[in-house]
Amino acid sequence: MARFLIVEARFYGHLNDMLVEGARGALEAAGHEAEVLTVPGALEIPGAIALAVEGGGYDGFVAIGVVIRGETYHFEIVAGESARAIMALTMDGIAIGNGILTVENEEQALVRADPAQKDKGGEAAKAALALYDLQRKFLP
Ligand SMILES: Nc1c(NC[C@H](O)[C@H](O)[C@H](O)CO)[nH]c(=O)[nH]c1=O
Ligand SMILES: CC(=O)[C@@H](O)COP(=O)(O)O
Repeated sequence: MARFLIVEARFYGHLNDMLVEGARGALEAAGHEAEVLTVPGALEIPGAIALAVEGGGYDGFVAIGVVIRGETYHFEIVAGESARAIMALTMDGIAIGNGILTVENEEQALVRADPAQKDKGGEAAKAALALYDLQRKFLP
């Protein structure tokens, strides 16, 4: 059994609850342990994961958040920089699934967060599991 950390940005709580439910469900269905750590927004997720890696004790991570376009360029910063930093951690060999939704409106987010519909939280957890399996294959 492996130990995964779900790092969720609590910016849109009700949407995150669904994403976390999907992620936790996928990890537990695969026989693994899931813990949840909360940060304020998507921009804090990569830093939190980097700190948790430094601290040790986790085999993989699932980034959970929702970024909804507003009126300004802030959307591009939050969506782009969080994805870029998560990808940088992935390229360092850390098993991370990116479940940060980047959407135009809440309606799009709901369909994607709902475990009974697009289940993007579960999908991100499965991506983390796939990378964890690859770590064990190539770095036994
Ligand atoms: N607008 C959204 C944010 N913005 C907040 C940033 O992520 C960050 O917490 C702040 O800039 C302080 O560093 N975060 C989201 O998760 N979703 C958004 O739509
Ligand atoms: C991430 C966003 O775009 C949003 O929360 C910020 O909204 P605004 O651009 O209207 O300040």
